[in-house]
Amino acid sequence: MTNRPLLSVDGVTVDFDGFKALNSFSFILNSGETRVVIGPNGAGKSTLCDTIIGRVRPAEGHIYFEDVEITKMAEQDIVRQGICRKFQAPGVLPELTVSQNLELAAQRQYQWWKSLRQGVSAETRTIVEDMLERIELTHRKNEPAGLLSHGEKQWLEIGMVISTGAKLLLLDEPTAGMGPAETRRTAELIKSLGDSQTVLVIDHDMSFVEQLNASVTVMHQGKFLFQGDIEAVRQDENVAAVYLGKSA
Ligand SMILES: Nc1ncnc2c1ncn2[C@@H]1O[C@H](COP(=O)(O)OP(=O)(O)OP(=O)(O)O)[C@@H](O)[C@H]1O
Repeated sequence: MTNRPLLSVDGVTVDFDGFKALNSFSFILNSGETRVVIGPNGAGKSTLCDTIIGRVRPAEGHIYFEDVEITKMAEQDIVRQGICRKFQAPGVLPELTVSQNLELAAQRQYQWWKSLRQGVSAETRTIVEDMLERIELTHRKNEPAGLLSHGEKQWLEIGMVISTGAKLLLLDEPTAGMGPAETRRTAELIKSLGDSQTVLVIDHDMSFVEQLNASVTVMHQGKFLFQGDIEAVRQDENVAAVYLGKSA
């Protein structure tokens, strides 16, 4: 981790007809860091992601990515800056093979028919082979992605997002619908990225958050509540009051 801010969210307020889903929310994400954002239902986690990627516009505040203000940038321009969000449902192309899905991502070529016609460069092939190993799908690389299990599709899509060269990866509940073994494997995969990749994860599953062993930001009612490691989060009385349903 470089301790250089990659993403700065500065006093952001999102107003839905008078309801503040984000209320002067600020936080900084350093380059190479993995951060988990937790908070009770309605805390504003998804709104935070939507605002970072330009889907929701803040009424107040500023968002900077590598010192460039992205607050009012169009969604596709924010993607071009290097922010990529992976949604809960896997977004792989089921008819194409696992390798072909990764090739498309690595070539940033979403008109897949063009990509298949033009062939794949040696450089792309290397990126794809490396990624197949990382996501442990080398043995299934020639199978249609539609035949993968739910967990394998999620790992493939995480691999695809990384292969696009995204500098910031936003993962919205990546373990939704997974059993304990797949959840563990997902945590291992994210941890294996180390400080080569900056990752922002939103998740409810505390055992997954624990396995990630990352810094945690707690939100409540659209506001920043607490930040620290999982042990500090567990011991904070304000967090216990709002998140774990205990009184402070
Ligand atoms: N488009 C919208 N219009 C009006 N209110 C909205 C809209 N989107 C979200 N909200 C409200 O904003 C609040 C924050 O929602 P958000 O989905 O960001 O919370 P969350 O922390 O992601 O919750 P969950 O864990 O349940 O997904 C909620 O009260 C929600 O009902």
